[in-house]
Amino acid sequence: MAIIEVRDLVKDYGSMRAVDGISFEVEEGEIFGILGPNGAGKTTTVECIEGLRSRDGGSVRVMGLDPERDGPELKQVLGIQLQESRLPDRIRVGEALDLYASFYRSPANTDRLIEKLGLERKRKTPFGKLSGGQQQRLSIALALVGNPRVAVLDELTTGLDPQARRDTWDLIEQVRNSGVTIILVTHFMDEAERLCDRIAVVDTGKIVALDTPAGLTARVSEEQRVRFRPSAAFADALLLDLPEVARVERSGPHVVVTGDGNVLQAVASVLARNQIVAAELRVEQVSLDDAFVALTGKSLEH
Ligand SMILES: Nc1ncnc2c1ncn2[C@@H]1O[C@H](COP(=O)(O)OP(=O)(O)OP(=O)(O)O)[C@@H](O)[C@H]1O
Repeated sequence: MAIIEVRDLVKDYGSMRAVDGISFEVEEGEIFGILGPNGAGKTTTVECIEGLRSRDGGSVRVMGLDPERDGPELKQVLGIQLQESRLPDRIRVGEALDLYASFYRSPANTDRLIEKLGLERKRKTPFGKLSGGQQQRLSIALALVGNPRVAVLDELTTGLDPQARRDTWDLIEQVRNSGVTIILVTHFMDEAERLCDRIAVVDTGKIVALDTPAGLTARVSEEQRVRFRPSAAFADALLLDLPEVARVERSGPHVVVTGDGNVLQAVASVLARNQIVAAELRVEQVSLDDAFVALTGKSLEH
């Protein structure tokens, strides 16, 4: 059953259309990813779901509630982890949780939440003295303190070290296993691949693909990528003229050729005909990263 329904959502900032007709449904119990480069419209989309921004077109329903009309009701079922949420430096972990808990009709047991998030020994620690990972865990705890049915997590692991990121991922899986539906906004491919049941790939205010991580990769898995170091210079057109070849990129001394069919054989034979030796020749696997580049023409690296 869909717990969130977004139809033809539009949001303008002045003359700039930040969200341009986005539609999707989130099923109860899933982790739904919204993945895209900076400025794609991800945060604006979730802010319209959260009722933090008014939309300029389309409709949004969360458990049948309209965020613009039913704000107070929505707040009782929706947990929000804001991007870079900052608390006053001197507020203690326990105080912050008790304060947030007071906003809800049936809040979670804060002791159990503190334990679940591994913050037992930090209850009396001021926010300003927590590590980045601990601050992040507290912000997740604050998103969960109202016992929400849906949690929206924006840029969950930005700025965390690799271990803290993995711990946070484990935590999010536990949250989902406890029955909370999660919308996860991210521009990290590995995070989306690891956590999400389905991913909406967003670019310039539109969804360019919506599928499981495996489904997204499969879209481009017909593609093959061949990487080599040529023994002599040559023009890209030599390879682009081959029907099997879609793209030719240069990466330092290496040439990376992407295409379908038997790219390897086609490239090798045209190079041989031109007396070029392909050293360090490798055929590479397609990843979600590649799927993203194929779908948007952009890399998520920035
Ligand atoms: N309050 C605002 N006023 C004007 N323009 C805005 C405002 N908020 C966002 N924008 C613009 O709208 C576009 C979409 O921004 P949004 O924050 O939704 O993207 P995003 O995909 O979440 O990016 P990021 O990963 O950087 O958070 C961007 O071009 C951004 O500059």
